[in-house]
Amino acid sequence: RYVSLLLSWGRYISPLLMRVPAEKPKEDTGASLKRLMEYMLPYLGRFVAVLFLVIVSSYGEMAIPQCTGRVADWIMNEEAPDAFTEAIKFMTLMTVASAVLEFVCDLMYNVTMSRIHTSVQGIVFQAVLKQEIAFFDANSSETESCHVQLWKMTLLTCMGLPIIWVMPELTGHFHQNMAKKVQDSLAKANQVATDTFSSMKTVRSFANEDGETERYRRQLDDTYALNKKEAAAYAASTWANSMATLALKVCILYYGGTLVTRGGVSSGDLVSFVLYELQFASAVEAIMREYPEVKKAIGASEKIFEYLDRKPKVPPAGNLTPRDLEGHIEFKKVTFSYSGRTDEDTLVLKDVSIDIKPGKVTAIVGLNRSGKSTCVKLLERFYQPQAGEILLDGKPLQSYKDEYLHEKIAVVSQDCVLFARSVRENIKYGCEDASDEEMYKAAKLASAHDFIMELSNGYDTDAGEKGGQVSGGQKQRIAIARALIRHPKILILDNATSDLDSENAYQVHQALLNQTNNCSVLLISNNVSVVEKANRIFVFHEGMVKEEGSHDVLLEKGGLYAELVRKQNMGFHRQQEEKNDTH
Ligand SMILES: Nc1ncnc2c1ncn2[C@@H]1O[C@H](COP(=O)(O)OP(=O)(O)OP(=O)(O)O)[C@@H](O)[C@H]1O
Repeated sequence: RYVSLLLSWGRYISPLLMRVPAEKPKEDTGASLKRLMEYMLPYLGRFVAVLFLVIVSSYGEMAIPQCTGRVADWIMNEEAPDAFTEAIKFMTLMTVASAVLEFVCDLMYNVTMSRIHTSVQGIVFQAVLKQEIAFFDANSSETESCHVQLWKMTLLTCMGLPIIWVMPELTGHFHQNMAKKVQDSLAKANQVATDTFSSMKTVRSFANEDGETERYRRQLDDTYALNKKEAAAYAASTWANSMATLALKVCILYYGGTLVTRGGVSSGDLVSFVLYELQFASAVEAIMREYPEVKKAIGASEKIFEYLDRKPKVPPAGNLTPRDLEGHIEFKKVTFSYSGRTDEDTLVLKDVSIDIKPGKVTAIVGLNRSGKSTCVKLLERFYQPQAGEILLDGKPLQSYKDEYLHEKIAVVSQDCVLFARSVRENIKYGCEDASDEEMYKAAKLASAHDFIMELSNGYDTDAGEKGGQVSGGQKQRIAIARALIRHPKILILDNATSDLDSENAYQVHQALLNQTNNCSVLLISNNVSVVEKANRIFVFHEGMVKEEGSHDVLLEKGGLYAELVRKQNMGFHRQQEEKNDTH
């Protein structure tokens, strides 16, 4: 009974482990068990009650072979007629009583377990969300192991039956390894499918459906080959187990039969004993079957505790939440690499010093990979610079409260995501209390109001999954409105108008330049025409600030910026000429 209850533990814990890498089980199972116990401690009273009920109901079940034995004796002797009815009555009573207790016990156990599960799941989720962005960068590739299955009978290990240690080690080791390989292979196949579905547009536009199908089929072939081996290993291990059980039964029957013939025990006792033995054997068989999973589950639970214990590598945010923020940002000799190393070739930003003045439009321009977006990520505190400091209104960025910072700094990036909800809900996202007037104002500033009004249901039109119902340019304008409705003090547009035609991009920029709430705007682009209106332009090259000044000053200087302008103008003229030729 207790074994079967413990088996149901997996039902509660498995969803937790769906994304936990299927690591090799760690050896320190004791520590894991100790931690598990800590989570169960508040429910100790309930577990004691469950244990008590299990013992009492098992006692009821155990009376049944005993009664069957008495009935068998009666059949052999037919001497005491009352013995039969008494045994039957007792048997019925015990069966009903143990069934009722079993029900209460199952209910209590399941309710307790689901409570523990819900609370652990919440804690793990919270712990993972608290980690720094670099943690997610590193762990997003670990999906191959998202198929750790059930965490069955974790507590069972405590029972310490030598047999559950020794037998599965001997018979199930090979099967266990194979099962893990099958799981990994299945997870890889799932990954192929997930990749394909999430990039369906790309697959379709390259007409590579057959290629993807082939890739999936090849992966499934691998899984099938492993599955066959696993099936053989499973059959062999089950066969070894059942042969052992069978041998045990034969020995008992032979020995018992001899005892009965010699008159040492009654035939009823033999029947009772065989029934007990069968119960015991099926319990041990269940233990042996599930034991490999237990070991694996304990290994995986280590990972959960690792997440729970992990301290984010970004230093904790401070408490500053000043009522008036000017929005003055300074980068002072900031050096940064994503790997955390400081050797020259890994550095993405080298001694970068920039000054974003309050209420002004500042721009960063530079070729691809020159480190422009990295500055934004640092401003959002996703990463921590290795050297130098970033100041907001003269105070270190990390001294501000995280929520406050994200409320004051709004970022719209090129690959902005809309949710599969109405345009209204998308614009008011995270700012649900905003009035419709505020929403219209933000949408007008973002040059989005007119086209939204022309949509079939206006602001109530569904933006579609990932914003698929609206064009790229419309999506960007909705995202800009979503940023503006929060009245940020610092607005960062990271290539946010790349999908707009020049007329719309001009309108958006013009509106931002004339906006009234005096917010600092940071424009990031590799397109000179986007940045030329900015009050101050920083020119990035290979992670360094090479030039700074206004458009006119930089043009006059004749350096990198002037070169960029010349090249882009040349490209523009070439396009114009090609257009004219085709006309
Ligand atoms: N999460 C990341 N992990 C590791 N390296 C990264 C990461 N993000 C960016 N990089 C690298 O940092 C360098 C600078 O990237 P960044 O996105 O800042 O450039 P950018 O100037 O904004 O480029 P673009 O104009 O193409 O957007 C690139 O070499 C890029 O490969």
